Amino acid sequence: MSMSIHDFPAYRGVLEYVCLQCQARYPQDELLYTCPDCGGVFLLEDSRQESLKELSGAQWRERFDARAAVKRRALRGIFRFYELIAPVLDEQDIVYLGEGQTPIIPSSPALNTAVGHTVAMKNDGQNPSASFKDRGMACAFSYLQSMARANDWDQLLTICASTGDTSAAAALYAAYVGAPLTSVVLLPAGKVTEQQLAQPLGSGAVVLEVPGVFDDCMRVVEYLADNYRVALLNSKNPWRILGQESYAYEVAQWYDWNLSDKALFVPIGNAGNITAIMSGLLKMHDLGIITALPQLFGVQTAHADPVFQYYRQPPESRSYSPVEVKPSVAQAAMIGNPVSFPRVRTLAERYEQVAGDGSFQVVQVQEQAIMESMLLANRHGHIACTQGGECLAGLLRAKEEGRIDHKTTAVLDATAHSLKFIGFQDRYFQNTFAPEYGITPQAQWQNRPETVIDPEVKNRLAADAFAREAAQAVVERLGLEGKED
Ligand SMILES: N[C@@H](CCOP(=O)(O)O)C(=O)O
Repeated sequence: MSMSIHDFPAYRGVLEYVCLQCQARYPQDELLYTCPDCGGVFLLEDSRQESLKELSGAQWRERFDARAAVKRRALRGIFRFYELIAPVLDEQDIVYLGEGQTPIIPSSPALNTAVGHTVAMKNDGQNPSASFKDRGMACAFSYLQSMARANDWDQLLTICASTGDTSAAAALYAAYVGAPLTSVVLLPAGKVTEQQLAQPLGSGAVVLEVPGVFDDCMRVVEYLADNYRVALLNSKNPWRILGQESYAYEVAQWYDWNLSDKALFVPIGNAGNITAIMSGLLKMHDLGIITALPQLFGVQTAHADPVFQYYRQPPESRSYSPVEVKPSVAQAAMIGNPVSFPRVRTLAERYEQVAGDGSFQVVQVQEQAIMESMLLANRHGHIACTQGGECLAGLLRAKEEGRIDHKTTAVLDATAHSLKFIGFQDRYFQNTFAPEYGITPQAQWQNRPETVIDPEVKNRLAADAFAREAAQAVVERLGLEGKED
């Protein structure tokens, strides 16, 4: 019987963990995070990927476009691109909570004018736990579910370190999948927003707080993953990377597979997302699905900028050092030693080989610019979080430095929903930032609620009189004119 586009894909690949340091390869049927030989990080590669070239780029594009209409649950989200992501999973193991297929919203003409560039935002805050991490978790949990089924495990503890988005996503997916998977998250005490702390608590995860910053938590979970039987859910886990490649596939599909006139901006924290996006773009290019790679910009705050510091050095003498982080409104990216740095280095080299020098760059932005870029975007109808603001600030910086072609459309990664980071907006409006942030609120961005009528006055008035008096106060405040007869 011939296959229809509505069927679950027949192709099965052979995924292998490939160590980026010593090139050792390991089969996919083990939970591995660091190379047992040399401690390097992994990417997962499909050793049958060449066989995907039996279809032309045009045929793949056609297939993925047709699949957009498919109602099959497992193919509605990131696994629309099944053959490119994890073509070893069975349909029954695929976890789908509505992740992926997030919209790209072109900016209003007013915002384009204010920025001096054509801008669009991909709203990854519209994922189920309100950040891009859900893309990675959908893949990682599908894999874990397949492993638990194949091995008949009766218990598996998942663990992650987090600045707040990863933990929210991990806890949500674990709560959905249920036994044998349970969720434990390690958070830097006091350095996760109220909303993000509420997320894993609400999903029923065990929430453990550690003094210090994210990097301290990461060291603890890396130790646990190396020495105990736990499933690490940070992006060090290469299954997360595969899931997050879907971002690149979706951007390409949104623009009809033509990215020649696009520049993508992505914040860099633990560097998993920029890794995934680069890897996804390279994969599509290798298969002829896209014929031109876009310019790719990583963005880092000056308060946590180890990747920027690496790339600002001359290519022949670059050396990498972790940095000590300072408080940042881009709190999700407040990371001094990104676990995926070696992946970035490897993939950026490949990227530049294909797309030319300068096709991958990292820009550095200031805290003040991040805050005000977020406010600017949101005042024009976006739902950008501080990391989305960081991307817009990155575009402004790239323009100032003459690094971007003015004819491109800048596609900014709005990584999480603005409401997760709304406390930073409050601090800006109320001028309550601690001095270490280095942010001085400017009057033009302020917005505060105004009292219409004193509660005591309201208490003294009958309902009708109150409505008239309050309305009168509104009329005066707004300078309203009455309707003509
Ligand atoms: N910002 C991240 C930091 C961890 O990143 P990951 O992608 O490696 O899990 C978070 O939300 O915790």
